[in-house]
Amino acid sequence: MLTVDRIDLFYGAAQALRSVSIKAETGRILTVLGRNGVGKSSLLRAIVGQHMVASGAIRWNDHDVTRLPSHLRARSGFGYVPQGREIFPLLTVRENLMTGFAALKRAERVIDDEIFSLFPVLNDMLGRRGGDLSGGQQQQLAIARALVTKPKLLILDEPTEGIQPSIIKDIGRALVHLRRRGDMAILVVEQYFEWARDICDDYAVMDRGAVVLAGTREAMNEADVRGRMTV
Ligand SMILES: Nc1ncnc2c1ncn2[C@@H]1O[C@H](COP(=O)(O)OP(=O)(O)OP(=O)(O)O)[C@@H](O)[C@H]1O
Repeated sequence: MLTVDRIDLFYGAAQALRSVSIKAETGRILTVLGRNGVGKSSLLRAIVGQHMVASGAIRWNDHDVTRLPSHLRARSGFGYVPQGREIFPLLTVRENLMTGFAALKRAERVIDDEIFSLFPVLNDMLGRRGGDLSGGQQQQLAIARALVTKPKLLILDEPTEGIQPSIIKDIGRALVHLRRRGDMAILVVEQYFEWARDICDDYAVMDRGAVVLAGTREAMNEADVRGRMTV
């Protein structure tokens, strides 16, 4: 389980996170919802170690990772799909996937067939350059690249942003499949409420750097959540 315990994060004098606490459990999907600029990406950057927190703690299965550099968090099982995908445009699809090998021991450096069964289009395009793929295909590649690292915690920043509906559905199906496997905690930041609601087990809503609502999907009051998400 990932436990984020009352973290504060600053950019210079500006405070982006205010005593934020969340928990992401193995075998469940947690979605973090909120408007633009409320701190969702900052929370993910704190979790993966791209920006150090000023106070509070981040724990993964009882190990304190608060001060661990990001490459060691990757090695301990954090897979991150950043906003904007950040795939390498001049590398082929296969080469993009192989960049995920860096966090793995030599014997583990294989691309599981499961990844291609989740995203068959990637198998058909292994020799194509990443930059030649559509936005939706690039998003699938970014998720697949994270899966190559065999993550125990999969973290996605707005995976539906700018993507066509059929691929949004495929991504949802893939996350639900991975949840069902039961060996991964999934944390997904979203602004697309209905999609996130349908796939999640737990949710948290952020506003102005703080978590303002949280709970299980069954106990969610949709009107309250929507009220926090409209401008
Ligand atoms: N590198 C940075 N330097 C200074 N301020 C930043 C930086 N990154 C984000 N911020 C500010 O921190 C606040 C939270 O931004 P963040 O990107 O975490 O929000 P968000 O909810 O993910 O929004 P979006 O959906 O637009 O990505 C915003 O006010 C933003 O302007």
